[in-house]
Amino acid sequence: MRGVFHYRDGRLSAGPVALAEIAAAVGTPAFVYSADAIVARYRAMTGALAAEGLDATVCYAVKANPHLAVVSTLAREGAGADVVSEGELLRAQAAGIPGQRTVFAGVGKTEAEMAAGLEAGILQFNVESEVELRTLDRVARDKGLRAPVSLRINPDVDARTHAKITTGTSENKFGIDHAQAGAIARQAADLPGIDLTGLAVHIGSQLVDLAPYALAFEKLAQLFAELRTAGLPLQRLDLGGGIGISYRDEQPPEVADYARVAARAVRDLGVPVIFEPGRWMVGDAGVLLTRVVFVKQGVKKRFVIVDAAMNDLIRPTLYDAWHDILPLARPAPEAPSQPVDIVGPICESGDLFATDRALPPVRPGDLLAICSAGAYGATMASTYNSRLPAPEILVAGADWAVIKARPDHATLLAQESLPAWLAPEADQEEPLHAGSRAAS
Ligand SMILES: Cc1ncc(COP(=O)(O)O)c(C=O)c1O
Ligand SMILES: N[C@@H](CCCC[NH3+])C(=O)O
Repeated sequence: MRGVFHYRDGRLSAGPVALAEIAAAVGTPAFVYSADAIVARYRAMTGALAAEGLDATVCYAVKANPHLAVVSTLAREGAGADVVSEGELLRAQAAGIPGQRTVFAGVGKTEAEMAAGLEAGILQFNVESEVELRTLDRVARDKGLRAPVSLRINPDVDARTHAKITTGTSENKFGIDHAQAGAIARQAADLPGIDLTGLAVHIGSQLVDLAPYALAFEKLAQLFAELRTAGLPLQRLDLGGGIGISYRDEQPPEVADYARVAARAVRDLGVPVIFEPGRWMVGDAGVLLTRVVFVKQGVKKRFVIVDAAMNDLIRPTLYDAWHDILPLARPAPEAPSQPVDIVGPICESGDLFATDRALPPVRPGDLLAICSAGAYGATMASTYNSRLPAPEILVAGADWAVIKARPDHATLLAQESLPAWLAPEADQEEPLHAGSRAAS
Protein backbone atom coordinates (compact mmCIF):
# COMPACT_ATOMS: atom_id res chain seq x y z
CA MET A 1 0.00 0.00 0.00
CA ARG A 2 1.29 3.41 -0.90
CA GLY A 3 0.95 6.61 1.07
CA VAL A 4 -2.49 7.64 2.17
CA PHE A 5 -4.43 5.05 0.19
CA HIS A 6 -5.44 2.20 2.49
CA TYR A 7 -8.29 -0.24 3.09
CA ARG A 8 -10.83 1.09 5.54
CA ASP A 9 -13.73 -1.21 6.36
CA GLY A 10 -12.68 -3.30 3.38
CA ARG A 11 -12.83 -0.37 0.94
CA LEU A 12 -9.79 1.28 -0.58
CA SER A 13 -9.89 4.86 0.67
CA ALA A 14 -8.09 8.17 0.62
CA GLY A 15 -8.18 9.11 4.29
CA PRO A 16 -11.83 8.65 5.24
CA VAL A 17 -13.13 8.84 1.65
CA ALA A 18 -13.90 5.53 -0.04
CA LEU A 19 -12.66 5.60 -3.62
CA ALA A 20 -15.71 3.62 -4.75
CA GLU A 21 -17.84 6.56 -3.65
CA ILE A 22 -15.91 8.81 -6.01
CA ALA A 23 -16.08 6.27 -8.83
CA ALA A 24 -19.84 6.00 -8.38
CA ALA A 25 -20.19 9.77 -8.62
CA VAL A 26 -17.84 10.59 -11.49
CA GLY A 27 -17.46 7.30 -13.35
CA THR A 28 -14.24 5.70 -14.52
CA PRO A 29 -11.49 6.10 -15.49
CA ALA A 30 -10.73 8.90 -13.04
CA PHE A 31 -7.64 10.26 -11.34
CA VAL A 32 -7.87 10.85 -7.60
CA TYR A 33 -5.25 12.87 -5.72
CA SER A 34 -4.81 13.35 -2.00
CA ALA A 35 -4.01 16.91 -0.99
CA ASP A 36 -3.06 15.67 2.48
CA ALA A 37 -0.43 13.37 1.01
CA ILE A 38 1.00 16.17 -1.12
CA VAL A 39 1.21 18.55 1.82
CA ALA A 40 2.82 15.86 3.98
CA ARG A 41 5.51 15.32 1.35
CA TYR A 42 6.23 19.01 1.01
CA ARG A 43 6.56 19.42 4.76
CA ALA A 44 8.74 16.34 5.03
CA MET A 45 11.15 17.66 2.44
CA THR A 46 11.35 21.23 3.71
CA GLY A 47 11.73 19.85 7.25
CA ALA A 48 14.57 17.53 6.23
CA LEU A 49 16.41 20.30 4.39
CA ALA A 50 16.00 22.72 7.30
CA ALA A 51 17.25 20.05 9.70
CA GLU A 52 20.46 19.96 7.69
CA GLY A 53 20.82 23.70 8.11
CA LEU A 54 20.26 24.44 4.42
CA ASP A 55 18.72 27.71 3.29
CA ALA A 56 16.53 25.81 0.84
CA THR A 57 13.67 26.68 -1.50
CA VAL A 58 11.61 23.78 -2.80
CA CYS A 59 10.50 24.66 -6.32
CA TYR A 60 7.92 22.02 -7.24
CA ALA A 61 8.49 20.67 -10.77
CA VAL A 62 5.12 21.60 -12.24
CA LYS A 63 5.47 19.10 -15.11
CA ALA A 64 4.87 16.18 -12.73
CA ASN A 65 1.29 17.23 -12.12
CA PRO A 66 0.41 20.69 -13.39
CA HIS A 67 -3.21 20.74 -12.24
CA LEU A 68 -3.98 24.16 -10.86
CA ALA A 69 -5.39 22.69 -7.66
CA VAL A 70 -2.27 20.60 -7.10
CA VAL A 71 0.06 23.54 -7.72
CA SER A 72 -2.17 25.75 -5.54
CA THR A 73 -2.02 23.20 -2.72
CA LEU A 74 1.76 23.46 -2.80
CA ALA A 75 1.72 27.23 -3.28
CA ARG A 76 -0.23 27.58 -0.06
CA GLU A 77 2.53 25.69 1.70
CA GLY A 78 5.04 28.20 0.38
CA ALA A 79 6.48 26.15 -2.47
CA GLY A 80 8.19 27.72 -5.43
CA ALA A 81 7.89 26.39 -8.97
CA ASP A 82 10.19 24.82 -11.53
CA VAL A 83 8.64 25.46 -14.95
CA VAL A 84 9.64 24.43 -18.46
CA SER A 85 7.23 26.35 -20.64
CA GLU A 86 5.18 29.51 -20.77
CA GLY A 87 2.12 27.41 -19.97
CA GLU A 88 3.70 26.10 -16.78
CA LEU A 89 4.82 29.60 -15.85
CA LEU A 90 1.25 30.87 -16.23
CA ARG A 91 -0.02 27.98 -14.13
CA ALA A 92 2.46 28.70 -11.37
CA GLN A 93 1.41 32.34 -11.41
CA ALA A 94 -2.27 31.44 -11.46
CA ALA A 95 -1.63 29.24 -8.43
CA GLY A 96 -0.12 32.21 -6.62
CA ILE A 97 3.56 31.30 -6.83
CA PRO A 98 5.51 34.53 -7.18
CA GLY A 99 8.03 34.98 -9.95
CA GLN A 100 10.73 35.35 -7.32
CA ARG A 101 10.12 31.70 -6.33
CA THR A 102 10.06 30.40 -9.90
CA VAL A 103 12.89 28.87 -11.92
CA PHE A 104 12.60 28.36 -15.67
CA ALA A 105 14.33 25.25 -17.06
CA GLY A 106 14.40 23.61 -20.49
CA VAL A 107 16.75 23.17 -23.44
CA GLY A 108 14.56 24.95 -25.97
CA LYS A 109 13.07 28.08 -24.48
CA THR A 110 11.63 30.28 -27.20
CA GLU A 111 12.19 34.02 -27.24
CA ALA A 112 8.52 34.46 -26.31
CA GLU A 113 9.07 32.22 -23.28
CA MET A 114 12.18 34.14 -22.30
CA ALA A 115 10.19 37.37 -22.53
CA ALA A 116 7.40 35.89 -20.42
CA GLY A 117 9.89 34.81 -17.76
CA LEU A 118 11.46 38.25 -17.70
CA GLU A 119 8.09 39.95 -17.42
CA ALA A 120 7.17 37.62 -14.55
CA GLY A 121 10.35 38.63 -12.72
CA ILE A 122 11.42 35.03 -12.22
CA LEU A 123 14.19 34.05 -9.83
CA GLN A 124 16.35 32.52 -12.55
CA PHE A 125 16.55 30.95 -15.96
CA ASN A 126 18.44 27.68 -15.90
CA VAL A 127 20.36 28.09 -19.12
CA GLU A 128 21.47 24.97 -20.96
CA SER A 129 23.69 26.20 -23.81
CA GLU A 130 25.81 29.08 -25.05
CA VAL A 131 23.35 29.83 -27.85
CA GLU A 132 20.51 30.04 -25.33
CA LEU A 133 22.61 32.37 -23.17
CA ARG A 134 23.27 34.73 -26.07
CA THR A 135 19.63 34.71 -27.15
CA LEU A 136 18.46 35.45 -23.62
CA ASP A 137 20.99 38.28 -23.38
CA ARG A 138 19.51 39.86 -26.50
CA VAL A 139 15.90 39.38 -25.41
CA ALA A 140 16.66 40.90 -22.01
CA ARG A 141 18.54 43.88 -23.48
CA ASP A 142 15.67 44.54 -25.89
CA LYS A 143 13.49 44.91 -22.83
CA GLY A 144 16.02 46.99 -20.94
CA LEU A 145 16.34 44.20 -18.38
CA ARG A 146 18.94 41.78 -17.10
CA ALA A 147 18.07 38.10 -17.01
CA PRO A 148 19.06 36.20 -13.86
CA VAL A 149 20.85 33.07 -15.03
CA SER A 150 22.08 29.89 -13.47
CA LEU A 151 24.00 27.64 -15.81
CA ARG A 152 22.74 24.08 -15.87
CA ILE A 153 25.78 21.85 -15.82
CA ASN A 154 25.80 18.36 -17.30
CA PRO A 155 28.13 16.56 -14.90
CA ASP A 156 28.30 13.35 -16.97
CA VAL A 157 27.03 11.23 -14.11
CA ASP A 158 24.92 8.14 -14.75
CA ALA A 159 21.76 8.47 -12.66
CA ARG A 160 21.16 4.68 -12.86
CA THR A 161 17.57 5.13 -13.88
CA HIS A 162 15.55 4.31 -17.01
CA ALA A 163 17.44 5.35 -20.16
CA LYS A 164 14.55 7.56 -21.29
CA ILE A 165 14.62 9.66 -18.13
CA THR A 166 18.33 10.03 -17.46
CA THR A 167 19.51 13.56 -18.18
CA GLY A 168 22.99 14.02 -16.77
CA THR A 169 25.33 12.18 -19.12
CA SER A 170 27.21 13.58 -22.10
CA GLU A 171 24.93 11.65 -24.47
CA ASN A 172 21.90 13.58 -23.20
CA LYS A 173 20.72 16.85 -24.68
CA PHE A 174 20.61 18.56 -21.30
CA GLY A 175 22.94 21.06 -19.73
CA ILE A 176 26.34 22.51 -20.48
CA ASP A 177 29.24 20.07 -20.52
CA HIS A 178 31.21 20.32 -17.34
CA ALA A 179 34.38 21.04 -19.34
CA GLN A 180 32.80 24.03 -21.13
CA ALA A 181 31.17 25.49 -18.05
CA GLY A 182 33.99 27.79 -16.96
CA ALA A 183 34.28 29.52 -20.33
CA ILE A 184 30.53 29.96 -20.69
CA ALA A 185 30.24 31.26 -17.12
CA ARG A 186 32.87 33.91 -17.90
CA GLN A 187 30.92 34.92 -21.01
CA ALA A 188 27.73 35.11 -18.96
CA ALA A 189 29.38 37.38 -16.44
CA ASP A 190 30.38 39.77 -19.26
CA LEU A 191 27.05 39.92 -21.11
CA PRO A 192 25.15 43.12 -20.29
CA GLY A 193 21.73 41.47 -20.46
CA ILE A 194 22.73 38.62 -18.14
CA ASP A 195 23.01 38.56 -14.38
CA LEU A 196 24.94 35.38 -13.60
CA THR A 197 23.48 34.05 -10.36
CA GLY A 198 24.56 30.45 -9.97
CA LEU A 199 24.86 26.89 -11.18
CA ALA A 200 22.25 24.16 -11.54
CA VAL A 201 22.18 20.41 -12.07
CA HIS A 202 19.50 17.77 -12.67
CA ILE A 203 20.71 14.31 -13.59
CA GLY A 204 17.48 12.43 -14.14
CA SER A 205 14.19 11.25 -12.80
CA GLN A 206 13.12 8.35 -10.56
CA LEU A 207 16.54 8.06 -8.88
CA VAL A 208 16.54 5.40 -6.20
CA ASP A 209 20.22 5.52 -5.44
CA LEU A 210 21.97 8.30 -3.57
CA ALA A 211 25.44 7.68 -5.02
CA PRO A 212 24.82 9.49 -8.36
CA TYR A 213 23.39 12.43 -6.45
CA ALA A 214 26.44 12.60 -4.22
CA LEU A 215 28.74 12.55 -7.24
CA ALA A 216 26.80 15.17 -9.19
CA PHE A 217 26.39 17.49 -6.20
CA GLU A 218 30.07 17.25 -5.33
CA LYS A 219 31.12 18.01 -8.90
CA LEU A 220 28.79 20.98 -8.97
CA ALA A 221 29.98 22.29 -5.61
CA GLN A 222 33.60 22.00 -6.67
CA LEU A 223 32.95 23.91 -9.90
CA PHE A 224 31.00 26.52 -7.97
CA ALA A 225 33.88 27.03 -5.55
CA GLU A 226 36.42 27.26 -8.39
CA LEU A 227 34.41 29.79 -10.36
CA ARG A 228 33.66 31.87 -7.30
CA THR A 229 37.34 31.92 -6.42
CA ALA A 230 37.99 33.06 -9.96
CA GLY A 231 35.80 36.07 -9.25
CA LEU A 232 32.46 35.07 -10.76
CA PRO A 233 29.51 36.40 -8.78
CA LEU A 234 27.80 33.08 -8.05
CA GLN A 235 25.18 33.32 -5.32
CA ARG A 236 23.11 30.14 -5.29
CA LEU A 237 22.87 26.53 -6.33
CA ASP A 238 20.03 24.54 -7.86
CA LEU A 239 20.30 20.81 -7.19
CA GLY A 240 17.35 19.79 -9.38
CA GLY A 241 14.83 17.07 -8.66
CA GLY A 242 14.57 13.42 -9.54
CA ILE A 243 14.18 11.71 -6.19
CA GLY A 244 12.33 8.47 -6.83
CA ILE A 245 9.37 6.70 -5.29
CA SER A 246 8.64 3.02 -4.79
CA TYR A 247 6.43 1.81 -7.62
CA ARG A 248 7.17 -1.83 -6.95
CA ASP A 249 9.98 -2.86 -4.64
CA GLU A 250 12.47 -0.08 -5.24
CA GLN A 251 13.90 1.39 -2.07
CA PRO A 252 14.23 5.09 -2.78
CA PRO A 253 16.26 7.13 -0.33
CA GLU A 254 14.66 8.51 2.78
CA VAL A 255 14.24 12.23 2.34
CA ALA A 256 16.45 12.83 5.39
CA ASP A 257 19.29 10.90 3.72
CA TYR A 258 18.78 12.80 0.47
CA ALA A 259 18.97 16.07 2.41
CA ARG A 260 22.13 14.87 4.18
CA VAL A 261 23.84 14.04 0.88
CA ALA A 262 22.95 17.45 -0.52
CA ALA A 263 24.05 19.25 2.61
CA ARG A 264 27.34 17.37 2.79
CA ALA A 265 28.20 18.52 -0.73
CA VAL A 266 27.12 22.15 -0.58
CA ARG A 267 26.74 23.33 3.02
CA ASP A 268 30.25 24.77 3.25
CA LEU A 269 29.58 27.06 0.30
CA GLY A 270 27.10 28.93 2.51
CA VAL A 271 24.68 29.83 -0.27
CA PRO A 272 20.92 29.32 -0.74
CA VAL A 273 19.97 26.07 -2.45
CA ILE A 274 17.01 25.27 -4.71
CA PHE A 275 15.45 21.82 -5.10
CA GLU A 276 13.06 20.82 -7.89
CA PRO A 277 11.20 17.66 -6.85
CA GLY A 278 8.24 16.60 -8.98
CA ARG A 279 7.39 12.91 -8.79
CA TRP A 280 8.33 12.59 -5.11
CA MET A 281 5.87 15.34 -4.20
CA VAL A 282 2.82 13.96 -6.00
CA GLY A 283 3.41 10.47 -7.43
CA ASP A 284 2.21 8.40 -4.50
CA ALA A 285 -0.57 10.91 -3.84
CA GLY A 286 -2.59 9.79 -6.86
CA VAL A 287 -4.41 6.75 -8.19
CA LEU A 288 -6.17 6.07 -11.45
CA LEU A 289 -9.53 4.40 -10.87
CA THR A 290 -10.71 2.00 -13.51
CA ARG A 291 -13.48 -0.54 -13.98
CA VAL A 292 -13.19 -4.03 -15.38
CA VAL A 293 -15.03 -4.24 -18.72
CA PHE A 294 -14.43 -7.89 -19.60
CA VAL A 295 -12.36 -10.83 -18.47
CA LYS A 296 -11.20 -12.73 -21.50
CA GLN A 297 -9.60 -16.16 -21.34
CA GLY A 298 -7.18 -16.70 -24.22
CA VAL A 299 -5.28 -19.84 -25.09
CA LYS A 300 -2.13 -18.64 -23.37
CA LYS A 301 -3.25 -15.69 -21.30
CA ARG A 302 -6.07 -14.39 -19.23
CA PHE A 303 -6.83 -10.74 -19.96
CA VAL A 304 -8.52 -8.32 -17.62
CA ILE A 305 -9.76 -5.59 -19.94
CA VAL A 306 -10.34 -2.33 -18.10
CA ASP A 307 -11.82 1.00 -19.12
CA ALA A 308 -8.59 2.97 -18.56
CA ALA A 309 -5.98 2.85 -21.28
CA MET A 310 -2.55 3.99 -22.37
CA ASN A 311 -4.04 7.34 -23.32
CA ASP A 312 -4.82 7.92 -19.63
CA LEU A 313 -1.56 6.62 -18.14
CA ILE A 314 1.19 5.98 -20.64
CA ARG A 315 4.03 5.11 -18.27
CA PRO A 316 3.69 1.31 -18.57
CA THR A 317 3.64 1.58 -22.37
CA LEU A 318 6.46 4.11 -22.56
CA TYR A 319 8.85 2.86 -19.89
CA ASP A 320 7.55 -0.65 -19.12
CA ALA A 321 6.77 0.94 -15.78
CA TRP A 322 5.25 -1.07 -12.95
CA HIS A 323 2.24 0.35 -11.14
CA ASP A 324 0.59 -1.60 -8.32
CA ILE A 325 -3.01 -2.46 -9.14
CA LEU A 326 -5.43 -3.03 -6.30
CA PRO A 327 -9.11 -3.97 -6.14
CA LEU A 328 -11.19 -1.25 -4.51
CA ALA A 329 -13.00 -3.91 -2.49
CA ARG A 330 -10.47 -5.70 -0.32
CA PRO A 331 -10.25 -9.30 -1.56
CA ALA A 332 -10.89 -12.12 0.87
CA PRO A 333 -7.57 -13.33 2.31
CA GLU A 334 -8.16 -16.79 0.86
CA ALA A 335 -8.99 -15.45 -2.63
CA PRO A 336 -6.49 -17.17 -4.96
CA SER A 337 -4.51 -14.74 -7.08
CA GLN A 338 -3.86 -15.72 -10.66
CA PRO A 339 -1.62 -14.19 -13.31
CA VAL A 340 -3.44 -11.90 -15.71
CA ASP A 341 -2.58 -9.22 -18.23
CA ILE A 342 -4.37 -6.01 -17.33
CA VAL A 343 -5.01 -4.19 -20.57
CA GLY A 344 -6.93 -1.24 -21.95
CA PRO A 345 -9.37 -1.14 -24.86
CA ILE A 346 -7.10 0.76 -27.28
CA CYS A 347 -6.13 -0.90 -30.54
CA GLU A 348 -2.45 -1.25 -29.68
CA SER A 349 -0.79 -4.30 -28.17
CA GLY A 350 1.23 -1.89 -26.05
CA ASP A 351 -1.95 -0.70 -24.36
CA LEU A 352 -1.36 -2.53 -21.12
CA PHE A 353 -0.92 -1.79 -17.44
CA ALA A 354 0.53 -5.10 -16.30
CA THR A 355 1.71 -8.41 -17.69
CA ASP A 356 1.37 -11.71 -15.84
CA ARG A 357 0.29 -9.80 -12.75
CA ALA A 358 -1.04 -11.80 -9.79
CA LEU A 359 -4.55 -10.48 -9.20
CA PRO A 360 -7.36 -11.87 -7.06
CA PRO A 361 -10.36 -12.95 -9.16
CA VAL A 362 -12.21 -10.01 -10.70
CA ARG A 363 -15.42 -9.73 -12.67
CA PRO A 364 -16.81 -7.21 -15.11
CA GLY A 365 -17.90 -4.14 -13.19
CA ASP A 366 -15.29 -4.51 -10.44
CA LEU A 367 -13.23 -1.43 -9.64
CA LEU A 368 -9.44 -1.28 -9.52
CA ALA A 369 -6.95 1.39 -8.53
CA ILE A 370 -3.76 1.84 -10.52
CA CYS A 371 -1.42 3.20 -7.89
CA SER A 372 1.28 5.88 -7.89
CA ALA A 373 -0.42 7.69 -10.74
CA GLY A 374 -0.21 11.19 -9.28
CA ALA A 375 2.90 12.12 -11.28
CA TYR A 376 3.23 11.99 -15.05
CA GLY A 377 -0.29 10.58 -15.31
CA ALA A 378 -3.05 12.93 -16.44
CA THR A 379 -0.49 15.40 -17.71
CA MET A 380 0.86 12.90 -20.25
CA ALA A 381 -2.62 11.78 -21.29
CA SER A 382 -4.03 12.09 -24.79
CA THR A 383 -7.37 11.52 -26.44
CA TYR A 384 -6.05 8.73 -28.67
CA ASN A 385 -8.86 6.59 -30.08
CA SER A 386 -11.08 9.63 -29.42
CA ARG A 387 -11.31 8.68 -25.79
CA LEU A 388 -12.45 11.32 -23.35
CA PRO A 389 -9.86 12.67 -20.89
CA ALA A 390 -10.30 11.17 -17.43
CA PRO A 391 -11.63 13.56 -14.81
CA GLU A 392 -9.45 14.57 -11.87
CA ILE A 393 -10.56 14.66 -8.25
CA LEU A 394 -8.83 16.14 -5.22
CA VAL A 395 -9.48 14.75 -1.73
CA ALA A 396 -8.64 16.82 1.34
CA GLY A 397 -9.55 15.36 4.73
CA ALA A 398 -13.12 14.15 4.39
CA ASP A 399 -13.88 16.48 1.48
CA TRP A 400 -13.45 15.84 -2.18
CA ALA A 401 -14.03 17.89 -5.28
CA VAL A 402 -13.97 17.35 -9.01
CA ILE A 403 -11.10 19.58 -10.15
CA LYS A 404 -11.42 18.69 -13.80
CA ALA A 405 -14.62 17.28 -15.19
CA ARG A 406 -14.79 14.73 -17.96
CA PRO A 407 -15.72 16.68 -21.08
CA ASP A 408 -18.34 15.29 -23.42
CA HIS A 409 -17.71 14.29 -27.00
CA ALA A 410 -19.55 17.31 -28.33
CA THR A 411 -17.13 19.62 -26.49
CA LEU A 412 -14.12 17.88 -27.99
CA LEU A 413 -15.62 17.88 -31.47
CA ALA A 414 -16.37 21.58 -31.14
CA GLN A 415 -12.63 22.28 -30.76
CA GLU A 416 -12.15 21.17 -34.35
CA SER A 417 -13.35 22.93 -37.44
CA LEU A 418 -13.82 22.06 -41.06
CA PRO A 419 -12.16 23.98 -43.87
CA ALA A 420 -14.61 25.87 -46.04
CA TRP A 421 -14.61 23.20 -48.73
CA LEU A 422 -15.71 20.51 -46.27
CA ALA A 423 -18.27 22.54 -44.38
CA PRO A 424 -21.78 21.14 -44.85
CA GLU A 425 -22.95 24.43 -46.37
CA ALA A 426 -20.08 24.51 -48.93
CA ASP A 427 -21.19 24.53 -52.52
CA GLN A 428 -20.21 21.03 -53.55
CA GLU A 429 -20.70 21.95 -57.23
CA GLU A 430 -17.72 24.35 -57.18
CA PRO A 431 -14.34 22.57 -57.44
CA LEU A 432 -11.68 24.29 -55.34
CA HIS A 433 -8.38 23.48 -56.99
CA ALA A 434 -7.33 24.07 -60.52
CA GLY A 435 -5.94 20.55 -60.39
CA SER A 436 -9.21 19.02 -59.38
CA ARG A 437 -11.00 21.18 -61.98
CA ALA A 438 -8.70 19.88 -64.70
CA ALA A 439 -9.12 16.34 -63.53
CA SER A 440 -12.88 16.55 -63.37
C1 LIG B 1 15.12 20.28 -14.82
C2 LIG B 1 14.20 19.36 -14.11
N1 LIG B 1 13.91 19.59 -12.83
C3 LIG B 1 13.08 18.79 -12.13
C4 LIG B 1 12.49 17.69 -12.72
C5 LIG B 1 11.59 16.88 -11.89
O1 LIG B 1 11.92 15.56 -11.90
P1 LIG B 1 11.24 14.54 -10.92
O2 LIG B 1 9.80 14.50 -11.20
O3 LIG B 1 11.91 13.28 -11.24
O4 LIG B 1 11.53 15.01 -9.53
C6 LIG B 1 12.78 17.39 -14.05
C7 LIG B 1 12.27 16.16 -14.71
O5 LIG B 1 12.98 15.16 -14.69
C8 LIG B 1 13.64 18.25 -14.77
O6 LIG B 1 13.91 18.03 -16.05
N1 LIG C 1 7.59 11.32 -17.64
C1 LIG C 1 8.59 10.59 -16.91
C2 LIG C 1 9.54 11.44 -16.17
C3 LIG C 1 10.17 12.50 -16.98
C4 LIG C 1 10.72 13.52 -16.09
C5 LIG C 1 10.75 14.84 -16.75
N2 LIG C 1 12.05 15.44 -16.80
C6 LIG C 1 7.96 9.51 -16.06
O1 LIG C 1 6.81 9.32 -16.10
O2 LIG C 1 8.62 8.83 -15.35
